[in-house]
Amino acid sequence: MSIELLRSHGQFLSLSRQSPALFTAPFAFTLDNGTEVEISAPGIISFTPVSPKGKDIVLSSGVHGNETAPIEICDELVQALLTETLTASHRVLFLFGNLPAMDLGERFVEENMNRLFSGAHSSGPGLVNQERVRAKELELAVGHFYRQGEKLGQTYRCHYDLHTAIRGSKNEKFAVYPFRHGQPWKQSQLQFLFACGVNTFLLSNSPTTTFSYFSSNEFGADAFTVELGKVAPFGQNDMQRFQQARDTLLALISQEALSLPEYNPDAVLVYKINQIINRTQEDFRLNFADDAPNFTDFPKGYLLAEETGAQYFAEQEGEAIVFPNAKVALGQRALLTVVPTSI
Ligand SMILES: O=C(O)CCC(=O)N[C@@H](CCC(=O)O)C(=O)O
Ligand SMILES: [Zn+2]
Repeated sequence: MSIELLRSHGQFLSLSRQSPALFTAPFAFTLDNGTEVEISAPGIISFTPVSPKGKDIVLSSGVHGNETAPIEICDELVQALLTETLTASHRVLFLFGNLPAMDLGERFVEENMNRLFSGAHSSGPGLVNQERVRAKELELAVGHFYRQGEKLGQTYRCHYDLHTAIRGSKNEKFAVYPFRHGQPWKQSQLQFLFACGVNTFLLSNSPTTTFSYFSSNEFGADAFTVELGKVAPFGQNDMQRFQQARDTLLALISQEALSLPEYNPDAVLVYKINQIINRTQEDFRLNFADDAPNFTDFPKGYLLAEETGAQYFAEQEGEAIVFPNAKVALGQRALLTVVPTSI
């Protein structure tokens, strides 16, 4: 691998996608500013400054291959760090999740990677496809990064798993706060994400096999699935709409102490998950328009979805839909319903 090529152009993501064989053996090198760069596999790169200032930050993107805007943001940040136009104050690990799915412009190749964490990759049929192998590799990379940080005396862990949604959304930017097993929801995290442009939060009420729940549950990280907008092909995102998120992530990495706008609870919407509706039959169908945006709400008693043997109704007045997808694999989540709450 020509380290000079990486340092001069910063093309880590494109090399990872085009020539993954370059990165099959882990390697490390040091930038002129003293930052240690570690590459453990294609699409997995970390930066450790000379005197890291306490935060161990994980930024993942492309866990779904067609959710391109977050990939483009992270690619730009990695390029800036490699070419030293940006210097990290904190340790940061970038994970570009599903590289083959990015090449196809698809959500996944064989299986939804964001249902394969917390060991789900190895259950059932085991490591039978590249998504399962990769989910395990990503878990190991997160564990290695946080454990190394602990040895360096790092005191704080966070993980923002960056996505874009399939549908439009009444609240364009929103985040899923993974189940915290009774620990308090952190207002400081809502404040940080609000600075990224996220004004809507879904509080999870149960463990899941998503990436953000994995880092939260196994490493005590402040972790979120962050939906920054709507899916679009590479090069077709209106990056203006992502500017606030990009600038805030850049500040998180580079500023020793981040100064955030004051938290205004009146400016955020908080929902709790009311129903998790799984598709169990081939004939599962949703009873609302294909283009109904996320957070469309329905009257109590409205039939939201049905399949042989089951009908699913809005249980509360104003119950709203999130992530509806009738085409998920059997047994997987086809719809979340949410109702307003507060923290
Ligand atoms: O828009 C959609 O239907 C899916 C967008 C997406 O990928 N969302 C994540 C949310 C994960 C979570 O609940 O934390 C997913 O479905 O994996
Ligand atoms: Zn996604």
